[in-house]
Amino acid sequence: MASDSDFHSDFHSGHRADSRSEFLLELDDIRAGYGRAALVLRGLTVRVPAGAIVCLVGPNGAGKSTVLKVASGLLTPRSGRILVDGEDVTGSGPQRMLAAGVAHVLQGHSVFSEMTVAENVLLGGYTLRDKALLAERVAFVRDLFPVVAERWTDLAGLLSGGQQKQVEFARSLMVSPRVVLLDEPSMGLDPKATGVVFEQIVRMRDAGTAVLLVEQNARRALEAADTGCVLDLGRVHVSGPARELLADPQLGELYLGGRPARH
Ligand SMILES: Nc1ncnc2c1ncn2[C@@H]1O[C@H](COP(=O)(O)OP(=O)(O)OP(=O)(O)O)[C@@H](O)[C@H]1O
Repeated sequence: MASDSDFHSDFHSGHRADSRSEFLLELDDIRAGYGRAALVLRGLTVRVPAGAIVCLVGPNGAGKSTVLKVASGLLTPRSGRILVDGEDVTGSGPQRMLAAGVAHVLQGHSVFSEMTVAENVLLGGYTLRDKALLAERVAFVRDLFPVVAERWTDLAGLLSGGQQKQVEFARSLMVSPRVVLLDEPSMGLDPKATGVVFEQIVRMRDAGTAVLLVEQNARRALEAADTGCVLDLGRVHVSGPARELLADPQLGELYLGGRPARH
């Protein structure tokens, strides 16, 4: 298992090539919390390279959703830095973070059930003034999420939970984000729908959008992820290639709900 510094230097050499910074999104030594309550994040560092799925796992209340709120500008950190493609954007609110390329798909379901799938998806692109670009984005998300194309004119409320989640993904991709933050995408879904949602997350990554993912369903999420970070007590306790975390028996017992599955 790599220590934090080993792991980060591995990624440094692997992703140096084609971006201004080797990381699309960096949360560096973040301390954050709510009001006067004790800090939730206490010196947390997470880095998302281009073209990667990074998954945060950890016990209930470890601060996983709080990490995403900090990353999307919903919660301003007390200290630490947030960088997008090497540029310091610390203190930016959600609108500026979205403009910088960071989109947040919140926990739970957020489709408007009385609107069609098309209307839901187009809401994600309402800031796009260029009609040709809008049409291009629509074509892109319809191609990436076949169920969105198939159910385009249906009311979104008629779709299953897993299909609605894909509508949310499609909506978030309309503004061509560099990185998408996904908070518990499998929440409330049965195993089959969870499988489809994770396949779609991999397709999003393969189509060029990096993903920072938070999941209760840690084992399933790490199977889809490139990199895993285990959060505990407001810091990254261990990080490394997701398959190494999955294979570690001690981590399995402590954080992943039992022993690794035998294949
Ligand atoms: N809006 C808020 N106001 C005050 N405290 C909050 C708020 N949101 C979360 N917290 C607290 O922050 C801590 C971390 O919560 P967070 O939701 O980030 O954890 P989590 O790891 O995502 O948990 P879970 O797996 O249960 O969703 C918890 O103690 C929670 O009670």
